[in-house]
Amino acid sequence: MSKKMLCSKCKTETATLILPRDQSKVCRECFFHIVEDSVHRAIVDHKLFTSGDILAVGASGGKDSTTLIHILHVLNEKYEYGADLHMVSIDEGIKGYRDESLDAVRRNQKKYGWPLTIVSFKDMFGYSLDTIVKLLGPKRACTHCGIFRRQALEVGAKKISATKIVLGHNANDYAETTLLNLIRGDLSRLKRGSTIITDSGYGPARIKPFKYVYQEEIVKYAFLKKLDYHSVECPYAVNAQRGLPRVYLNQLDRVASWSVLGFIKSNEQLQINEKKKKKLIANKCIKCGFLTSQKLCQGCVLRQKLDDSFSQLTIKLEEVEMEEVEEYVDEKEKENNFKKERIYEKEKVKVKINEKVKEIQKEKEKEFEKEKN
Ligand SMILES: Nc1ncnc2c1ncn2[C@@H]1O[C@H](COP(=O)(O)OP(=O)(O)OP(=O)(O)O)[C@@H](O)[C@H]1O
Repeated sequence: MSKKMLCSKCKTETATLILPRDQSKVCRECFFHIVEDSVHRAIVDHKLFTSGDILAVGASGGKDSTTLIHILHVLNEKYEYGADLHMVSIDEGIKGYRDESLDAVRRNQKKYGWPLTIVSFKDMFGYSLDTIVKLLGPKRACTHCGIFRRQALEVGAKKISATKIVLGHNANDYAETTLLNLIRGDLSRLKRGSTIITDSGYGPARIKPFKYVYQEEIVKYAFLKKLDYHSVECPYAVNAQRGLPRVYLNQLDRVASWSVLGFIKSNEQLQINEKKKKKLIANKCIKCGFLTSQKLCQGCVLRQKLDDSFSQLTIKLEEVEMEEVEEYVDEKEKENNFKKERIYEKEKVKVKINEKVKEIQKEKEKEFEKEKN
């Protein structure tokens, strides 16, 4: 902004920022107030939670959830909501990415003084996401991650008896989801994806107080408030299906900043023909008890497939340590300077793991013999 101009809200301070949602020119303090007020309005108008609610805020260490934690902290004191605030983090097991973002979560835990619970994929499902990618290739990373993370967050929330799970999905995420479901022609998901509260009736409801806050507003807010977050993209995100809608919305946003909210509002007013809606029957998974419309939940189906893939790759799995196999593959990857894609060629990995498994087995047998003697 080159010319000195007064803030369009308070009319007294100099405008230093452009508000992404309507391109109005505002001062710093008014900008903070507008963003915080959008969150407050969402909480109050949609009755997202009330005094005494135990909130499990999904803390990934990224900019959205870090900003959400900061704003909830500010608003809970300012408006005396009386909510009991906790952080729940999921460690998917992505080396060089999640471990670093969890460091940011721990620093924020100290700063805000909220209790932190961490649930890891490895502990809960037996596989880290890195291992899943090694077994199945990178294309299925996001599907597995999405389903497992959902269940892991629920388990984390149950551990602290949370009444609500709070997530940092913002207005751009909502608009992207709307567009994605329109492209797919998935009308049931289209409507379900537009709600600010998702409540299946089983387990804590999921609430999203950033529904009306633009991505760019969160980035500006976090930057100006000097919040401590991890800004690196997930290495597997390149495989996400949201790429196209995201690019399209970004382009649209440059010429029509209202389009993000436009998508959200349109979806909210949309009436889906009842006949087109898929009837979802709520069952409990026969294996783990999670909510599902089938006999087995999606998490258990994926887990079964992973177990099958893994048992195909190893001989007498129970006799070897999973970590030793993982370390071996990592070593080989570095040693031979394999390109990423090559390591996913299952057949080659299979042979190498089998060789290593045999080696480890022999070593174990020898150790066992020694111990006996
Ligand atoms: N590993 C995780 N642990 C806990 N919560 C998570 C985790 N990953 C995502 N979430 C929650 O889900 C929300 C949406 O996540 P998603 O990955 O779609 O978006 P994001 O833009 O990368 O979010 P963020 O900037 O907070 O990482 C996050 O804001 C957070 O509340």
